[in-house]
Amino acid sequence: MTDLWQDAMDHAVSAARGAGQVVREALLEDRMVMVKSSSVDLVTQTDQKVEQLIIQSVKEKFPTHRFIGEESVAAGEPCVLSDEPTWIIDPIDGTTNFVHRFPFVAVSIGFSVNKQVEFGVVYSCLEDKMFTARRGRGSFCNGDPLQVSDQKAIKQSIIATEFGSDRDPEVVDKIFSSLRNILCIPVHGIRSAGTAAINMCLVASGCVEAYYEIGMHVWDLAAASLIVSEAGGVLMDVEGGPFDLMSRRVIAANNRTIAERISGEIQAYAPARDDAAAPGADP
Ligand SMILES: O=P(O)(O)O[C@H]1[C@H](O)[C@@H](O)[C@H](O)[C@H](O)[C@@H]1O
Ligand SMILES: [Mg+2]
Ligand SMILES: [Mg+2]
Repeated sequence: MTDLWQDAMDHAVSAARGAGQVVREALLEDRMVMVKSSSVDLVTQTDQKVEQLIIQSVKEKFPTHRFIGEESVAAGEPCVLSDEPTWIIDPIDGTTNFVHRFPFVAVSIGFSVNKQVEFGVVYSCLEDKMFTARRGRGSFCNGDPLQVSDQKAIKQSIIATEFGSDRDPEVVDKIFSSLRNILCIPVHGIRSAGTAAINMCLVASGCVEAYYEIGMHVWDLAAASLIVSEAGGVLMDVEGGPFDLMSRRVIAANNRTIAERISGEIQAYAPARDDAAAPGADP
């Protein structure tokens, strides 16, 4: 049976590969760093350039499609997840890594229709790993199928998380409280790749059992959420409810038992939703 979105997915893979080349070249040059919401929320000209390159190339081929792009939203574009075909783009996931040459940086392109992710592409540019998933057709890394870990015991698990860019002491206290609870289960270890998308691809690859975070955005999660679920993993809200792409909260795990155990240890809070400012959004 022909796949309605195969053409778009092929385009996403080639756009991500091209973007990755731009990112790699930029790493050899001086990177001018600017800030967004705070002094630790970084952006560079490469983030902006790569996002525009991807959006322009998509517009030429799919002129009616919509976009949610990290840097476009930062520049004032609305962040609306409608039923229309929508490209959800993080041009550089791991900008802080990119600025410091910490070697985990990804280009993330998700594609949704009717608010459901149809395909996801995460290109880990420095590792040259192309993670892909098509809904109902599995997840792959450089063409090889991915499968989450079969580990059932959280005490024999590695858990990934991030510290985000919110330095409000109350939020930091909650982050540390959750981390302390999970570390003391005890688990084998805690890891941070510095990018949500790569952390989630590590879950899909079976290298870590779970990843959780509060505060990242839909562009960090859209592509990788499908890569996790198509590799056999589960997605959950940090309080145990259903995963919501726009809520800025996620647990991605190899199985439900481990996801639920993590949710029981997290001190949850609710940052402003990605669609908070959208017309008709819930307050
Ligand atoms: O802003 P970029 O695209 O680099 O993405 C974010 C990461 O993906 C988060 O997990 C992470 O916690 C950070 O908030 C980081 O900013
Ligand atoms: Mg990101
Ligand atoms: Mg980014």
